[in-house]
Amino acid sequence: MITIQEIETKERSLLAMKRAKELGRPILMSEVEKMNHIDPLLFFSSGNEHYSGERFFWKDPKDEFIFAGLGISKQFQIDQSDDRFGLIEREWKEFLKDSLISNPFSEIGIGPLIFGGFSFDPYKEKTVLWSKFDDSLFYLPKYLLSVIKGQVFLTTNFIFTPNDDELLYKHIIDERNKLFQSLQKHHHTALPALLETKEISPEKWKNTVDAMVKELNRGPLKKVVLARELRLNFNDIVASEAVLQHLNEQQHESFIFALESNGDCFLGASPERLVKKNGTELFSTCLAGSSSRGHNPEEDRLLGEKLLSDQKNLLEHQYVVEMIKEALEESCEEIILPDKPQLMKIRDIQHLYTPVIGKCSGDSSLLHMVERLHPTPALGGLPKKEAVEKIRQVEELDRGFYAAPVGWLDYEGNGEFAVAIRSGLLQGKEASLFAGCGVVADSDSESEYLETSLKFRPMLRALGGK
Ligand SMILES: C=C(O[C@H]1C=CC=C(C(=O)O)[C@@H]1O)C(=O)O
Ligand SMILES: [Mg+2]
Repeated sequence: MITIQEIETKERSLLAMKRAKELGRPILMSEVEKMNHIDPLLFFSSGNEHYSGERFFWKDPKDEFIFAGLGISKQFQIDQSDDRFGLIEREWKEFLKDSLISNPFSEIGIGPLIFGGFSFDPYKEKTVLWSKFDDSLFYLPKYLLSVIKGQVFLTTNFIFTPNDDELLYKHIIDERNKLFQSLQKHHHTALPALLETKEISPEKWKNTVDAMVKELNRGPLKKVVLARELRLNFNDIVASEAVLQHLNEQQHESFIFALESNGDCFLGASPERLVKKNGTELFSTCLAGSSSRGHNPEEDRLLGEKLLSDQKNLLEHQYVVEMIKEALEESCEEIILPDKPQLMKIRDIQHLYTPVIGKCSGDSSLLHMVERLHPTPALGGLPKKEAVEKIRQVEELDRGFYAAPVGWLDYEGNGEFAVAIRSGLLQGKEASLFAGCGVVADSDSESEYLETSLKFRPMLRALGGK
C-alpha cells in the first residue's frame, strides 16, 4: 500500500532531483513527521546492525531535547585549523542553500540538524588513541529521532546528486521501512566483563601537578587544568548502546552524549553546559570547584557548606565566572549573573555552580560563541591561550574530544553544546576514561589526584567498574 505521505515524498524527491540537475550540485531533502512514542535509546540500539559506527545520541539534563541519529547523510570534518568553528558553520550554511525542507512544526531541534564536536586542542601532537576522530567532526544523520519535551518527531534527510534517478526514491522508502521493522525487535545488549583497570602514570601526573603549582606561584599563569587517563580492558567488545543505557539510568541529571566514528565511540555524562542558544537568548554555565558527597545527608551538607567558603575552590571558580562574563558581554546587551556560586550536587561529586544568561544583540552565532568560550578556565586555564599551550607541553594525555565542545546545531542556528567531561572513548575491547582538575597556586597534588578519581566514577560505574 502506498500512503499519501509516500506520494508527497515522491513528488518532493522528483523536485529535489530536478533542482540538483539544474544547479549541478547535491541538494538536501529533509522531511519531518510526528510519531507515536519511540524510546530514543531503543532507536539508537536498533541501528546497531545497519548504522553501527554512524550513530549519535544526546540528552540534556532536563530531557528538553533528546536526539538519536542513525546513518550519515553528510559528514562535516575539518582537521587542524585556526578557523575550524567558522568553517563548520559556513559549510553547514552553504550546504543548506536551496534545500527542500518539509517541517510543519514550530519546535526547535527538528528538521536538518548536525551533531558532533571538536577536539580540545587541534595543535596537540596526535597519538593513535584518537586516530578515528578528526579535529572537528559533525554528522547530518539520515534519520534523526527528536524527543522535544516529550513529543516525538522523525526527520529523514536525503541528498540528491545531479546523477540520481528515481531508483533513489525507491531506495529511500525501502530503507525507511527496514528501519521501522528493526524497531519492532527488542534490542538489549549486555556489557562484557571488565578484566583490568589501569591508571596511566599516576605518580608522574602528581609530579606534573607539583611542578605546575610552583609555576603558578611564580606567575603570570593563574590556573591550568591537568587531566589523566584510566585504561580499561574487557573480555569482549563494548557496545555503545549498553554503556549509554547505564549512563542514562545512573547519571540522568547530566548531559548524556555519544558520537561514533569509524568503529570507536566517544561518550559520557557531563554536568557542564558550555553554551545553549535559543533565539536571542544564550545560556552558559560556570562549573569549577569540587568536593566529594557525604555518606549521609548531614555530612553531605557540611561538605557543601565547606566548599561554598573554601578559598582555593572559590578562586578556581571565580576565574571561570570572569572569563565567561567577558565572553558573553561581547555579544549580549544584558547579562544575568548571580554574584555568588551555588552548589550543583550530582551522584558522585558536588561543584560550585553559577548559571549565566545573556540576551544577545545582533547576530551572534552559536559556533562563534563556542569558539569564544572554548576552553573556559574550567577545562583549560587562565590566561586561556597560555594555559592551552602549557597543557600541550606538559600533559601526557592526548585529550582528543575530552573537555571539548560536543553538541548540536539546527538549520535555524539554535542548538546547545556541553563540555565533554566525565567521558570516555570505547575502542573494541578497550576503553579510555578521562578526568581533570583545575590546578591553582595553592593546589595540593594528592587532593587533586583524589578529585580526578571521583570524576572517573560516572564512566567507570557505567562500564561495570567500581
Ligand atoms: C575537568 C573536569 O572538571 C571540571 C569541571 C568541574 C569542576 C572542575 C574542578 O573542580 O576542577 C573542573 O574544572 C573533569 O571532570 O574532567
Ligand atoms: Mg577542582
